[in-house]
Amino acid sequence: MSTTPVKVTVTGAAGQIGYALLFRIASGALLGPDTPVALRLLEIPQGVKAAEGTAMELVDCAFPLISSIDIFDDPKAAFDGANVGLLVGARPRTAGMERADLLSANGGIFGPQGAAINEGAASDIRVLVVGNPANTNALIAASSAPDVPSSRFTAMTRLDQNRALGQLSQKTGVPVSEIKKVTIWGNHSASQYPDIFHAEVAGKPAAEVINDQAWLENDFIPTVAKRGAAIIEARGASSAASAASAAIDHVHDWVLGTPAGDWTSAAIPSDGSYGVPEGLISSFPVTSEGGEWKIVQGLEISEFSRGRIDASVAELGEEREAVKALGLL
Ligand SMILES: NC(=O)C1=CN([C@@H]2O[C@H](COP(=O)(O)OP(=O)(O)OC[C@H]3O[C@@H](n4cnc5c(N)ncnc54)[C@H](O)[C@@H]3O)[C@@H](O)[C@H]2O)C=CC1
Ligand SMILES: O=C([O-])CC(=O)C(=O)O
Repeated sequence: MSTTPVKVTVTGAAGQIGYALLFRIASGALLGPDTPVALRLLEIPQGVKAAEGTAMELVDCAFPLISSIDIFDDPKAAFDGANVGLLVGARPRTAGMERADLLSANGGIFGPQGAAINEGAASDIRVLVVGNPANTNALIAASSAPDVPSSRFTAMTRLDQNRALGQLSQKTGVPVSEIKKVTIWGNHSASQYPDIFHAEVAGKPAAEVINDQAWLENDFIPTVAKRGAAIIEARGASSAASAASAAIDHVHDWVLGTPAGDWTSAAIPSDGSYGVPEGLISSFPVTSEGGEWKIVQGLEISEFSRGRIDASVAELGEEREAVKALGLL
């Protein structure tokens, strides 16, 4: 076992995703069974007491990998020396709130957190933004951290990826372990494009195995893209354990690498690949090696896919313009 603990800062630690996430991190699922973790929980002052309760339960689990648990209500203190930042806490949309209000409220959270990361995080800091609107919140955080490479700021579309795998497995009867190269393009929103045209199901092209364009267009794509709303409708609360699980998958694969012969999806700053304007934090097919995401290149994009990708990327462009107009970039 290595001896230096990795400092993992989790914001929104007392929330429902935080409650599902912290115990998985502590069990070794995030960074592997040999890496000790120093947990740093960030909450707003009103959330600190509940975070203390969660910390008590973490102590009560006697996880061998946990070297310390500290709780903060100040982002500068919480991100001091952090190696991994899981930015979960966000301002949810409430009744009557316009998109500009939501972007502005979240700018007030992700701007200062980005600045705190810039000021005090470790030089290898890797950030995953989960809190919605995740892609644009990640953009705000990155732009508030000019000394940190922008490639260290990512947003989560792994839940969408996992949802797509789950749907494909249910449709084909093939286990998830035999479904590869699914892609989520664009924004973590209903405009996202879950793409199976390069995917493989039990070694065969997924589109051939399914051979049902109507199912793809009218069932699969909307089911994946609107799954968040369907969970809220069914559970009376938004996805929590599945979101936490996807966050674990994202950081695990980023740090430890993606398996050979497959890829995953993550929202990362665009380098202009596939016509996505440079700098937008958009979801791509990616692999990770040596702790760096790389966009899978050279995929053929059909006209159908092009239209879907462009629509979601256009939404990201509008969000970027909206936060620029609010002075947040
Ligand atoms: N990207 C994705 O795939 C998904 C994103 N989400 C998003 O994740 C976010 C969190 O979801 P839940 O845990 O269910 O929400 P929640 O409301 O249960 O918890 C959020 C927590 O964040 C805290 N918080 C708010 N502002 C903060 C700040 N400035 N610093 C630190 N903590 C702060 C709150 O006190 C609360 O404890 C939401 O924005 C939700 O929409 C949820 C599911 C999937
Ligand atoms: O839809 C929501 O509010 C939560 C979310 O992002 C998801 O479940 O994908």
